[in-house]
Amino acid sequence: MQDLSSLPIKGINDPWKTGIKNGWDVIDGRTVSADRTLEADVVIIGTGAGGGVSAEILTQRGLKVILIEAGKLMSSDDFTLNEGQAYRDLYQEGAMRATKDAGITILQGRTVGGTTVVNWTSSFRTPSETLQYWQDTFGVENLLRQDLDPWFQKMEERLKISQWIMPPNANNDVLKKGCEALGWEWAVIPRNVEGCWNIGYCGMGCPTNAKQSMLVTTLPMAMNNGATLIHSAQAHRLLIDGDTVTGVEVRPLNNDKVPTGATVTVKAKTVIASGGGIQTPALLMRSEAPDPQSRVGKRTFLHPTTFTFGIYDKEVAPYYGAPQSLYSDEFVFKHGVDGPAGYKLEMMPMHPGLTGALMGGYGGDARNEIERLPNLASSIALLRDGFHADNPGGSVELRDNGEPVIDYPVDDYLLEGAKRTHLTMAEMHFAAGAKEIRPSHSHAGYYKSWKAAKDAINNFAYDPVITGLGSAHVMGGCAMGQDESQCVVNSDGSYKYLNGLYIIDGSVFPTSLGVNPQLTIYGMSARNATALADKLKA
Ligand SMILES: Cc1cc2nc3c(=O)[nH]c(=O)nc-3n(C[C@H](O)[C@H](O)[C@H](O)COP(=O)(O)OP(=O)(O)OC[C@H]3O[C@@H](n4cnc5c(N)ncnc54)[C@H](O)[C@@H]3O)c2cc1C
Repeated sequence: MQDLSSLPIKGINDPWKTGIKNGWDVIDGRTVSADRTLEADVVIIGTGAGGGVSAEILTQRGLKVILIEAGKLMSSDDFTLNEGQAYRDLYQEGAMRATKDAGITILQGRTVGGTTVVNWTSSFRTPSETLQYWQDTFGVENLLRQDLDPWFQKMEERLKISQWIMPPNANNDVLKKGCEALGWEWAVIPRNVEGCWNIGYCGMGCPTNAKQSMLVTTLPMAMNNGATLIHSAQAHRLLIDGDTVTGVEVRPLNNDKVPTGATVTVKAKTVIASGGGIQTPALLMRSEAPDPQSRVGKRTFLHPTTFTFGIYDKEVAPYYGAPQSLYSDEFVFKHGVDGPAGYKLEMMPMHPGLTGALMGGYGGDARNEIERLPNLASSIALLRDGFHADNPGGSVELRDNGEPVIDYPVDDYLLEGAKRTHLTMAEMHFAAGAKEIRPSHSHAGYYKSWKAAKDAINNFAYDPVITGLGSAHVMGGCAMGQDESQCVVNSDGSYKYLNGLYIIDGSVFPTSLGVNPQLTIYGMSARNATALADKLKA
């Protein structure tokens, strides 16, 4: 592997260093040791996709916004492309988050800019089938594709989203070769980048500021417009007076993510929860927010994702180049919207740490696996969860210390889908010229032909935990819709049972999407934050 520290990355303008020098109001929670009280028109909890978009729109309208972020402020000068450092500093639970029974590992961001700082830049509009299902099943209002398309267009322009014009890296080329050989559809992924260096380390924070994450787009604009950011500070609970929210109690955190002991009280008539799936429901639960049907935290979805590794004669170098540039929707809605589980096919970048974790093995075996990394291609299949009565998703619970954990039973519906994904991906790798493949199943070895792989997959027991599943897409937990037996948020983002509380992030989805979530969150957040600004300015 090339020594990336030799790349001339230094010397790029770090917008946060410049902004702070020019007077941006940034409070580092690690330095807060005495109680204090602040006031704003709107307080936004979380600075990811939903929080960033909302902050820009509300400050553009002259509203005073305070942003609260549990993670640290890290920016381009801090992004060293070092996996260990990135997982520790930029991810929830140091990238060790998993469901309660450890059946699904979960990658999710925790830093200023949220998960948009570490994501892989794939940007898709929500499928119309999904939005129609939300309207028909949950009573979501005015959110069909014709309603959202103008908002998608606005955010595509804002975040420089366009189809990736560089040739795919060898990892993504496998998808193209396999799909073409088998007659399956494939297409180029639109990405939110400007002047991308094609380095391939998006998951560790973009050192060149090419990725148009919230860190370099909406948040700097909000700061220029007079927002205050308190980072390294967790919103512990909402302040509630009767049926109205009045602010937030915030706990500054030290470098070890432990409360410093001080309390920051932020008073505001409007509170936006943008902590993302798992965290936003947890905040509501810690706050004992009214929830008459006990629906907060329920219907949390993950796009449970299977992997299949292929070994190729030629070097693949799955750690270099745009992580995801091609996809196939051949199987997403093949059996209808609410039939057997559909899945989107993509490739995933593989760096040594992640590879070690996913490949497993001990001693010499682990070493042999990692030595083959340069020749490895890794396909993934994202299962659409939440579209069938047998697949209600997971529930967020609070641990004794108030931190969340998600109980997500891997049910038979998903396991049946997982088996089909392994068959599909094994066939695709061999059609692309793989010499051996290995599916993400504890009982799997390497198979040297499509027939051997098919026989093995057809004979595995598909059970939880031994079926290897991961997720980088946490959605739901505060479902949106008119159906009060399932949903707690109205289609404009307002919480049904508290005045002044809005939920603007991926937690409002009543199912998963069938596409990577960021553009759906950007578009819906822009729509709902604009309507909220209109209301507050009226
Ligand atoms: C490795 C990886 C790759 C991905 N790649 C893609 C991709 O290519 N395309 C795509 O569409 N999606 C991708 N995603 C997912 C996408 O980035 C997320 O779905 C999206 O950012 C979620 O937005 P959000 O607003 O719901 O929350 P987030 O962006 O997760 O932001 C929530 C923020 O709120 C903070 N927070 C939470 N609770 C509190 C609290 N109580 N107090 C203070 N702060 C709090 C968190 O620390 C976090 O920073 C990827 C995700 C990962 C992990």
